[in-house]
Amino acid sequence: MPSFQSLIDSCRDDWNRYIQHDFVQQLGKGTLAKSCFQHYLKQDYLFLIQFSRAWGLAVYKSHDIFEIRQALAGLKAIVDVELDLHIQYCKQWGISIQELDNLPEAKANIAYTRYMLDAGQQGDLLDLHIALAPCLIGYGMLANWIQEQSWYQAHNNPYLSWIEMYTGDEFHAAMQTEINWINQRLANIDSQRFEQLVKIFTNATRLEADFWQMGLDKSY
Ligand SMILES: Cc1ncc(C[n+]2csc(CCO)c2C)c(N)n1
Repeated sequence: MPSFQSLIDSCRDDWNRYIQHDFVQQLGKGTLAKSCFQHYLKQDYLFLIQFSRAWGLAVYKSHDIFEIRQALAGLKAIVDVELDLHIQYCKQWGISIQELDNLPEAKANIAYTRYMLDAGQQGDLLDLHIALAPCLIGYGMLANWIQEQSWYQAHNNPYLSWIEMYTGDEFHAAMQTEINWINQRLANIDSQRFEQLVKIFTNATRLEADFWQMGLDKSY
């Protein structure tokens, strides 16, 4: 029976290129250049705005009131809580709201977010959740991976709070809810459908790796 883990196993190399990206390793070592992290944070503000549209699409793609409530909770979490937290966090890194609201969108950001939205528009709610999964679940996995490494540097690491946000209990509970949701839906599909989902999952994973690279290159 396919599971969320089978999706990862189907694109192991791409998954590792995302989870173990240089950007991630430099975060864990505390050696990442501040300007790269700032570039990443700024683009992530624009990413979160597009991500909230994806939850809006999930509301639209829902079949019943239970699915609508679940998608609406995702949308509200981003719009009412996470965007504000991100703005506060950016402030601590010297980035103002005025700057955030006047940013050009980097190509890697456009590619990833519009791909997610397109996968959801073409497909059904499961396709959309699979396109969002590297984002919703991958960050928790990569933060855990960082903490398991011998080179992990917690002491005096300027990125410690960022890492710990994604290893925290609250985030892991949300991540597990998403894994359970996906596993339930994957239990009822045939191998042809699974292969369609592998394509979406692999593409979204590759686009996540490109997002890290955009941070390292400070590219637009
Ligand atoms: C490029 C990029 N990918 C993934 C995340 C992580 N993330 C974004 S929204 C969300 C769920 C919370 O509603 C999570 C875990 C990010 N910030 N930026």
